[in-house]
Parts: sequence; structure tokens; C-alpha cells
Amino acid sequence: MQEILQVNYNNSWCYDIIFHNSYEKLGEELEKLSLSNHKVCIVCDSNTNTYLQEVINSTKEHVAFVDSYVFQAGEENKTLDTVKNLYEHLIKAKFDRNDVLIALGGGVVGDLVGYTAATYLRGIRFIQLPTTLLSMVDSSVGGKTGVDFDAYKNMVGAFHQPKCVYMNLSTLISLPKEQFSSGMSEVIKYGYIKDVSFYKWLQDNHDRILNQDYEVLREMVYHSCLYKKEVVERDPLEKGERALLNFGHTLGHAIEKLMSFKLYHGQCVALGMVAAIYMSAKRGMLTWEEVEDSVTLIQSFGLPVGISSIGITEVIAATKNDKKMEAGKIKFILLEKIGSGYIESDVTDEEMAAALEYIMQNN
Ligand SMILES: NC(=O)c1ccc[n+]([C@@H]2O[C@H](COP(=O)([O-])OP(=O)(O)OC[C@H]3O[C@@H](n4cnc5c(N)ncnc54)[C@H](O)[C@@H]3O)[C@@H](O)[C@H]2O)c1
Ligand SMILES: O=C(O)C(=O)C[C@@H](O)[C@H](O)[C@H](O)COP(=O)(O)O
Ligand SMILES: [Zn+2]
Repeated sequence: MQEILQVNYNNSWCYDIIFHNSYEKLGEELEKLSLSNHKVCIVCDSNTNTYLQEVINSTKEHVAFVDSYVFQAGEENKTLDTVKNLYEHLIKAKFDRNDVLIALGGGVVGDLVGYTAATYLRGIRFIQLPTTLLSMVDSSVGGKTGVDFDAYKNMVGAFHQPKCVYMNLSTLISLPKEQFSSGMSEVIKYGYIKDVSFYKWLQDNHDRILNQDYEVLREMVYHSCLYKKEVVERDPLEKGERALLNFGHTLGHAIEKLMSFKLYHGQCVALGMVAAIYMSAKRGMLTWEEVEDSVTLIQSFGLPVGISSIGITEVIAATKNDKKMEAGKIKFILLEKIGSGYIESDVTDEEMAAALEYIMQNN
């Protein structure tokens, strides 16, 4: 397995994804960006703060000045208010167009810092140092950045590619179990939409994954990044195929909003995936045995497959704010079989309601 994956757009190199078990090689990556005359601001949250000093130590000899900024952890802080506070910090610290932001944390830090970098002074460079499983396998790659707006998920954002994604897999040691499970949701997603053999590999390696066997984790993170990289290279701006990465997200995002972010993103995606799997079976594309198998697999990674009570009408109404709406129709991701997702534009409210009833009865 390689230590680096290259992400290319329009057949030319855009950035590298580095897989490592420490921050030892971060300096080498910073050297490639020629930052000796430029400042960096390492932005983290109140938990990923733990890794701040280590990252400062690996950074300071390769840049002109290291600054840092810490905000309160949690999806509820992925807002324009936090972005505004960060803009103020950068203005005070006289960050200019050649200076760089470093996102040290999970998807919340990455999305928010990426969006700040996309908009501050009309765009500056940024680097992703993902520290959650979810951010390693999904959010740090592909350049979707943004924040929530009035609890509407990722309503304000921009496509802005990082200059480097450097993952130190050893940071997963301190990640709470439930957060690890949340990340597994996006991993399982690749099996459903892209590769049945990956789905089977996840079943076969279940125990080693949950025991965080380093070699297995590395293989899993690497392959997840490879799936994501291939999709975003072909369709960086989500004109087509990239929408497949939204498998489980249409209902997932609606549930996330209605639960006021009390459930994690990956947990809501898991519920959304179970609903989409049910809908695919109802249309005759999956067998009921495959539905049962899926529920078992998703649950075995510590993810929810049912929810006690949620307003079906409210969830369906919330899906109408999805960014995948086109001419009043939702682009829903269904499965023609396990390992192959497709975009379906004629999903009805009745189908969604039946799937939501199914996940309520699963609780
Ligand atoms: N841009 C994209 O393509 C994309 C893809 C998927 C998800 N997302 C977004 O990502 C977000 C979810 O990301 P997430 O699950 O990483 O959430 P998160 O960033 O909130 O991290 C989860 C929790 O773990 C803590 N944490 C992070 N790393 C840690 C570590 N190593 N040890 C201990 N604690 C640690 C964080 O402080 C936080 O409390 C959502 O906002 C979602 O919309 C974006
Ligand atoms: O990278 C993508 O494209 C994705 O859809 C990945 C998703 O896992 C992620 O949650 C993304 O932020 C959702 O995008 P959105 O456009 O529906 O907000
Ligand atoms: Zn997601």
C-alpha cells in the first residue's frame, strides 16, 4: 500500500493525501508549499487542542510564524458566527493572501476552516489534518467546505481544494468509540455505492476494525480515500456522479436537522442508508435478505438502524431543502444492487414515509 495518494483535477496534480502514524513527516509536506516567508494559523476545536502543541512543533521550523485559534467543539458551532470570529482573528494577526490555514480536527473543523480559507481575502490556501475517522475517510478529501445555517446542513459553502491532506492515524486512539462508529457510516457507504467486495471485506474484517488493528485501519482508510478521490476527480463540482456520495444523506441530513444535531452526522447517515436500502428493496432491486444483512452489518459497527419517534411529515418537509433538489425534484440515491448506487429523481413522499416507518419500527 502506498503512503501517498495524489488527487488530480483536469489531468494535473492538485494535492497529495498522506497516510502516516505521526506528524513526523508534516514538515516535509510544508516545505513543498514554500512557506518560509509566510504565516500559518492552526485552527482546532476544544478537543483536538490536545494535538496542537505536537503540530506546532512539527510546523514551526518550516514557516515564518505559527499562530493558532481554538473554538468550542461541536456541530452547533459549525456556523457563520464562528467563521466571523476566525476572520476577526486573522485580520488582527494581519494574515495576507499568501498565508495559510491548517485545519486540525474532524469534519466540523475541516469544513469550517476550508470555508474560511475559501472566502477570506477572496481565498487563501489551507491544509487538512483530519483527526476523526469520518474526516479521514471522507470530509478532508474533495474540497466541499461550508457551514450550517439556521440548522440547515451545509447551506452556505464553497468548493475549495486543500493544498495537502495529512492524516496521522494514531490520533484515532483518543477518538471516542461513538465517533469512530459515526465515521464507519461513511466507510460502509463506499461499499454500497461503489464496490461489493469492499462491503464483504468490511464484514470479514469487522472484529479487527473495531479493535483498531493498525494495518486493517490503514487499509480501510486508504481504500475509502481512493474511492472518494476517484469520484471527485471525475466530478469535482457535483454535476453528476459525485451525488452518489450523498447515499443516506437526503433523509440523514433531514434527521440531523430535526434532532438539532443531538445525533452525529454518521449516525444520521446510517439511518438514511437503512431507509434507502429499504426503498431499494421495495423497488425490487435488493432482496429482503440483503436488507437484513445490511441492518446487521450497520448495527454491528455501533450505528443506529432505528429511531424511536420522529415526525415523518417534518422529515419529508426537511428533505425539500436538500442541495440536490432540481426543478422541485429530489435527486435521491438508491441501489440497483449492493456495490452500485444510482441517482433516482422520482422518489415519492409515500416511499420516503414507508422507509421512515420502517426505521421507526426497527428501533
Ligand atoms: N466536506 C465533506 O465532504 C464532508 C463529508 C462528510 C461529513 N462532513 C461534515 O463533517 C462533520 C462531521 O465530522 P466529524 O464526525 O469528524 O465531527 P467533528 O468534527 O464534530 O468531530 C467529532 C468529535 O470528536 C472530537 N475529536 C476529533 N478528533 C478527535 C480525536 N482524535 N480524539 C478525540 N476527540 C476528537 C471533536 O472535537 C468532536 O467533539 C459534519 O458537519 C458533516 O456535515 C463533511
Ligand atoms: O463529498 C461529497 O460530495 C459528499 O457528499 C460527502 C458527504 O459525506 C458529506 O456529508 C457532504 O458534506 C454532504 O454534502 P452536501 O452537499 O449534501 O451538504
Ligand atoms: Zn456525509
